[in-house]
Amino acid sequence: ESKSSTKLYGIPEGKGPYSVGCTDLMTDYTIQGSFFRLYYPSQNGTSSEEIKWIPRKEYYRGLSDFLNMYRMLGETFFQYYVGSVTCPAKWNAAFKPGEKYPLIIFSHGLGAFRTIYSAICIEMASQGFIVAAVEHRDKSSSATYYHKENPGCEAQEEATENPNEEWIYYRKLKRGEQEFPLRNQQLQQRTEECIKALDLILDINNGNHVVNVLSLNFDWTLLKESIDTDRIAVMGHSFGAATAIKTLSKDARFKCGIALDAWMLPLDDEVYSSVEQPLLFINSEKFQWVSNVLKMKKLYSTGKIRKMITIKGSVHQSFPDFTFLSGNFVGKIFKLKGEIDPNIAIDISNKASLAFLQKHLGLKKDFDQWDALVDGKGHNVIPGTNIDLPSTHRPKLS
Ligand SMILES: CCN(CC)CCN(C[C@]12C[C@](c3ccc(C(F)(F)F)cc3)(C1)C2)C(=O)Cn1c(SCc2ccc(F)cc2)nc(=O)c2c1C=CC2
Repeated sequence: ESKSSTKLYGIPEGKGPYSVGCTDLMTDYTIQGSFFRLYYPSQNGTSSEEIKWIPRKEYYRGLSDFLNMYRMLGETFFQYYVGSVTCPAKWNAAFKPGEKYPLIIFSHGLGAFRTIYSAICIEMASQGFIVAAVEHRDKSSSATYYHKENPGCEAQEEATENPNEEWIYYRKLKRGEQEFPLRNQQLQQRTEECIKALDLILDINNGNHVVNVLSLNFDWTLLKESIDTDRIAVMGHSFGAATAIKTLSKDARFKCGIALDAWMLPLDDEVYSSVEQPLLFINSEKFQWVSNVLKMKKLYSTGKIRKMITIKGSVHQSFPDFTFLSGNFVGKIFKLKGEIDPNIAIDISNKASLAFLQKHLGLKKDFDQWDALVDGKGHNVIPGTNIDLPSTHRPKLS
């Protein structure tokens, strides 16, 4: 039969035994509150509505600004191009209680936001993880928002449909502005937001009541005593991978980390000697460069567990969901797709991640079947990096 267009271009569903639900949590009426999308093992059969992959039109505006498109053109482009894409998880489906799940905190990249790494987050949840994809409010995301207290009685200047919402858009680097100070300051905030998200989830795990500023009918009390508090990991893409590395150095409750195509620029020198936990680098073939890989190498030292693999034929955009949403032609033009099929690339990344997490969180699953991938053995994968390091620096990177 003919493949329906959505199937051909859809975001892949989870391959694991659990069906996956997702919901949003925003706390406090201030910018200091937590905001994340939770992907979790859900009870079978609970019917639920499908939700849009990109939930609000303000994200289209943020994306077109981030991508330096004309705003009108960009918003129409995204409306047309991804307006009908749905998230392949069951919105507000009942959480599946009865066992303790390991937890992953996920940090998005520059210009991204909490919903666009759903292929990775849904796969992990289908394999029995709870995943909190944080939305950062450091102005590194294309757009994000928070709710203010109900506005006072003063008349609203313009009748905006959601007067209590305060939207925050991507902050471009100013002409002549140095990149490191801005990115390092954003890195600090991102790290705090990951740690705050963990604190909130552990609070919920203790049965404390949580106030969700977003009025959603999701029963958070079902998560009481369902987090395996000794099995917590942090993961991220690009700027989010640097955030994961910094978060490991700041909080020992995170037992290991996974850095997807890490962008190392925002990291300050103190981090290189203070990441004790095991760390896996999963690199694309096309994004990396010598100085960036040398910074990864600086994290290698005796007694610390470091693994690195490179997925052949992959690009930086092989990790976010856009890679599944374009035809081959457009995809190659915008560098949203590499030579490798996007589903195969994300499969390698997810399986290597699962094997690494089993080993370093001490899981009792069958993810060790993919251990060879973590050693860079298998189709479309190599150990270490494809970047030729200067001979003085040619370390054992695998
Ligand atoms: C011109 C803007 N200029 C800003 C510095 C560079 C823009 N850029 C390259 C891009 C993102 C690209 C992209 C996306 C999405 C479509 C779409 F059409 F499919 F939507 C097209 C084209 C344009 C590939 C990157 O920033 C790469 N990158 C990313 S991309 C994360 C992301 C953001 C938005 C998304 F929708 C999907 C993924 N995350 C990072 O943490 C870092 C970097 C670089 C260093 C650190």
